[in-house]
Amino acid sequence: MFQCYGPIIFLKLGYHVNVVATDDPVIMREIMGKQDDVFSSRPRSIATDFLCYYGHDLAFAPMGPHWKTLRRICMEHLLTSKRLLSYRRQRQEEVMLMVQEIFALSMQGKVILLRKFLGAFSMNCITRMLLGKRFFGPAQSCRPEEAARFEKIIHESMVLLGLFNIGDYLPILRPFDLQGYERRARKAFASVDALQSELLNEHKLKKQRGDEDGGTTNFIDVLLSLREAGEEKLTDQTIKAIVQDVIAAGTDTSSATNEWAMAQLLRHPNVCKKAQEELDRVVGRERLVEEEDLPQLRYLRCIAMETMRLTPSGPFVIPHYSTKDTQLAGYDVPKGTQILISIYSHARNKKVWGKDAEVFYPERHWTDETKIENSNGLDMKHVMFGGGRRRCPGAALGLNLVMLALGHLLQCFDWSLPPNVVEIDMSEVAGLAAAPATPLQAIATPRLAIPLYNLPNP
Ligand code: HEM
Repeated sequence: MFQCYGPIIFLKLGYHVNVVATDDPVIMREIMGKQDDVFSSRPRSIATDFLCYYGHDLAFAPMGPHWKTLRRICMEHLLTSKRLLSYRRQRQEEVMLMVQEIFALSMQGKVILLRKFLGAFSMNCITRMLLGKRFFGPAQSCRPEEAARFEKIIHESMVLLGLFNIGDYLPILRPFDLQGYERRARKAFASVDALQSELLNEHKLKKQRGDEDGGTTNFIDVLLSLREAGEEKLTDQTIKAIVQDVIAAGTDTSSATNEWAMAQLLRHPNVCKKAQEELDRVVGRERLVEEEDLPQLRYLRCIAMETMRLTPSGPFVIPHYSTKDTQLAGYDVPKGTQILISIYSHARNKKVWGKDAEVFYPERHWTDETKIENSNGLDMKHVMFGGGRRRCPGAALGLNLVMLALGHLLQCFDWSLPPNVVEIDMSEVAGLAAAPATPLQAIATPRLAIPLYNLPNP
């Protein structure tokens, strides 16, 4: 579309919604850099109203004091380097459990449904940080029905947040709910809220009883303590909204990225081989890769970056929204315009990435010194985490989860397609986090000495 109409497109959706879409780095820098104060709000929609506690969450809250408080709390109490480091052991346990399960299946000659394992890994890492609880795999802290319910609720809300609901653009049609999305959103919200209330109550009770949580404080307990000490004014609703947000924002994004990465590696065996050579060189074959090794695994990092560039876990940055009349690239942009930044088209923009923009080529990031997880995103070459003040606060953790899982999958196994799969389907499902439309299946062959797969958890 941008090739036909140019780098900035204005759309009028329905009779009242103005949308500006772009894939151009200069215009993006204007939106998320120079004019960040104008464009850092979020549009409301039927889905965000229902699923995000009417803007009481973090990701979809309009710009203002409420968003500022929640963002600060997340940055100061959940996503600091120190706090992330304190959960390192849990992540290592989770990745080891994933390896052990895949190993067991590979020894039985079974096909591996990667989504199941990558999804469980991301979800368990995030819920252990937030709730001190793992929902999936062996030794889960809940019943299988509870885990299935949890997964369904999170997944349904992510899908609904990414769908185009005609009632948002033609309010006259909203009462008819022609696509049935509003009914689905109401139902999903009832489930989300019931689940979040149960989780919160569990923690309130535990706190009253003075139960310890294995020495690592989880985020929901931190929020309750901040409230108790009078340091932060937090309602139950706000606590539930933040927890729901971080689960939704942190899990499907990183697991979809990993599934795309594995799809790309299966399509590009030479890239896979090069990554395994790097792992053998840096880590060796006598022990398993650890988080401390990740900064030395430069090629693995290039694979993660290239995957997020070409097959991002969402085609657009979460929409931004203008709060004043302004100008962009010489055009008038009225207050209340939705801004769509296309990660997908930006990756295919030959002015940014050269003639081979559409090719999966991790080496293009080799000389790239940008520490994407710490940058403000304003180089606008790397837009996978957005930019400006709404930039993803979980970028460092997200990249870490991706590299940790990929590092283990590649070090521990050789990968091939099942005999009945001729071509990998690279189309994606609709939703805020877009995983491959056909769940990726593969055959894993162990490549390390057997005792390494049976190590007790660290
Ligand atoms: C590979 C993994 C991830 C990707 C690709 C990703 C991508 C993004 C993108 C594109 C945005 C929108 C930025 C903008 O509007 O400019 C975002 C926002 C957000 N992300 Fe991430 N993310 C990932 C992992 C995480 C993790 C692990 C967490 C939390 C633990 C997280 C929490 C959030 C939150 C809370 C927001 C909303 C920020 C706000 O509106 O102020 N994300 N993410």
